[in-house]
Amino acid sequence: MSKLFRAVIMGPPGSGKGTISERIAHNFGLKHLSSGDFVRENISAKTEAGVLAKTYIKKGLLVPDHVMTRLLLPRLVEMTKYSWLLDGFPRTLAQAEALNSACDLDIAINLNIPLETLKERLRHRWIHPASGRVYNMCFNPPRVQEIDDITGEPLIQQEDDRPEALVARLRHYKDVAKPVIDFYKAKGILYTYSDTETDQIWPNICTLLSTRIPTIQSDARCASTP
Ligand SMILES: Nc1ccn([C@@H]2O[C@H](COP(=O)(O)OP(=O)(O)OP(=O)(O)O)[C@@H](O)[C@H]2O)c(=O)n1
Ligand SMILES: Nc1nc2c(ncn2[C@@H]2O[C@H](COP(=O)(O)OP(=O)(O)O)[C@@H](O)[C@H]2O)c(=O)[nH]1
Repeated sequence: MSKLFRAVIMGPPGSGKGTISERIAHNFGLKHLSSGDFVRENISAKTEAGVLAKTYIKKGLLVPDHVMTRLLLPRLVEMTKYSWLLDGFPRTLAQAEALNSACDLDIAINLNIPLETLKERLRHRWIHPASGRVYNMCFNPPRVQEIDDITGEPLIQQEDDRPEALVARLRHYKDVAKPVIDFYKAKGILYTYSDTETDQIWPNICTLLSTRIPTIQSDARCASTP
């Protein structure tokens, strides 16, 4: 069996983590593990960690490290046979350290996108709340305006995607992400990508992964559309 591959993807809200993760999962056959989706599933299933997490999210706060870790690490244990890409976790140094004790990462992808670009993207972000599917009215619009392509259900815009809320979210992101970025830099596994367009970043990530996941050969996989 080929070696399993483990990666995390980091970046501020709107930096394209979800979009790029979908492309990586599709092109390289990794499991895309979204911590936001895990949180939402636990909230719906009313697990102990989910009930606790909800009290923080309702107030617009980050879920505390011990709750996030309790929620995430058991899911990774279920994934020991698979290669995966973790999106949205770790957000803090404590989460990065907990993950480090649970498994060895091959790479950490860090998306560095200008503030104006983030604001513009999130202004146009619409999501399907039940599945977490993400659209952008300019970049990847749904077939029918404000309607999910798969279920036909209505799309919504998140309160905290408003430009006024975004500045505070970004400031907070920078503060907590800096030590995580330094942690992965010190381990020699950090790959940072800076651009205003996902389609410019994607071929570079694809090239990196093609050299690191030897079972995948074709350059054709690096096309922008999944
Ligand atoms: N490591 C994490 C991951 C998620 N969350 C909580 O779960 C919510 C949903 O996570 P996600 O879908 O990643 O949402 P956003 O913060 O909206 O992320 P982004 O805009 O970057 O996609 C977050 O707002 C946060 O309250 C958290 O506290 N810690
Ligand atoms: N205009 C534009 N929008 C993009 C680009 N890449 C992603 N998006 C959109 O920007 C928003 C944020 O992307 P998302 O993947 O949700 O970012 P995340 O918050 O980091 O997970 C979504 O509405 C995407 O469809 C891009 O290169 N250009």
